[in-house]
Amino acid sequence: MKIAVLPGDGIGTEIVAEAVKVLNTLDLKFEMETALVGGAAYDAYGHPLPEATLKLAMDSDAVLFGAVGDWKYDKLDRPLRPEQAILGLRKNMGLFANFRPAICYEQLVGASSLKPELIAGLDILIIRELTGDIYFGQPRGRRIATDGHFPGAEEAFDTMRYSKPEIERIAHVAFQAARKRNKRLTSVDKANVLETFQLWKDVVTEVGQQYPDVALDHMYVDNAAMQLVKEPKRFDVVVTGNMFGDILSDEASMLTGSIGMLPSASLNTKNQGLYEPSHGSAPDIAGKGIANPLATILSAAMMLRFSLNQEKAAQRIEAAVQKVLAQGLRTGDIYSEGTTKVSTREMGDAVVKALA
Ligand SMILES: NC(=O)c1ccc[n+]([C@@H]2O[C@H](COP(=O)([O-])OP(=O)(O)OC[C@H]3O[C@@H](n4cnc5c(N)ncnc54)[C@H](O)[C@@H]3O)[C@@H](O)[C@H]2O)c1
Ligand SMILES: CC(C)[C@H](C(=O)O)[C@@H](O)C(=O)O
Ligand SMILES: [Mg+2]
Repeated sequence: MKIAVLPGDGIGTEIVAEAVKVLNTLDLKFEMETALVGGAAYDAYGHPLPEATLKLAMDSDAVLFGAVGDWKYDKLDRPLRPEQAILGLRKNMGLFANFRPAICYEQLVGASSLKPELIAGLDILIIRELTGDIYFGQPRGRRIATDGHFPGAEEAFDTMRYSKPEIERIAHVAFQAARKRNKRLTSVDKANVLETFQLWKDVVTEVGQQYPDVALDHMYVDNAAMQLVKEPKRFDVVVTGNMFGDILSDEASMLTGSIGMLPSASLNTKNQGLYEPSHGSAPDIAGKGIANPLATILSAAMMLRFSLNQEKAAQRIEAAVQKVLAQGLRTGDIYSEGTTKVSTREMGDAVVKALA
């Protein structure tokens, strides 16, 4: 079992170190190889996704990824920005299916900004299409407008697009996931305005005919954003496009108490996967040793489950995370009165201890 370890930038290095520590505690044999990615790789090699890093990722069974990005790279040409590394990995590895489970652990009901009764017992799964949409559509760029409201002015443009097969394959993933859960699927779109999402809705509806046991409904993204905070437990599985999924999953993270709790798995058709927390490199807290490593540790559990066929080990890690939360240990982002504030490293150590 070969794992490529790509810590990246900012808190990425801090949180991945804790996940690696947890993996090394299991009685499993992994080959782990670490490489630079993002701003760190740009600083060392002049590119955020060097050939060697991409090759290592492609040749591994799974990738454990931290986060990339820092404000100091924001003025670089886009192809050299750290974020291009994660986009390049997703594209080159064909990681089209992104699972972002938002689970509110019993112990963290008080950590959310929402009322406890709204989120107690919450368990929803956001499935985000990850290699299409406005993120990858061409053409894109800047130019001088020849029409529109201000001809002659500088303008910028991107292309939102999805092909039918792209929608079909993510729809199948979502229906199959719903089948294993509570058999409810909400497809989130903007079909009332956008052609791309009318096709999305039509195709998801068509695919749904093959899954009569799954109750499908459709919701516009603006309403979905509202319903997620009004009545989050109405959702079971949510499937949506790349950009809406990015936004809704950050919103959903607060239902779990903190963005530091939301893991993710990005899979291709070969069950190869990239596992990363849903959050970013958090430059505002990087280097302080206070970041929450649990989203990354839970991502490592997803890696064991989805790519390495180690369900038992995945469950062990998840149980250990619940145990440390039950012990009252909290990083700053999930801290509340009466609990014990711990550092990134202390949280990792506690999970290791709980595995024993
Ligand atoms: N997949 C990725 O690598 C990824 C994902 C999102 C953002 N980014 C990049 O990260 C950089 C920062 O972006 P941002 O500030 O918009 O988003 P962010 O997710 O990095 O941070 C948002 C807020 O959440 C907090 N936060 C995030 N993770 C946390 C954790 N584990 N524990 C405690 N608090 C945590 C941060 O301190 C910050 O206040 C940007 O360069 C962005 O492009 C990368
Ligand atoms: C860093 C960025 C490219 C990325 C995205 O938009 O997909 C991030 O926000 C995420 O959610 O993984
Ligand atoms: Mg995001």
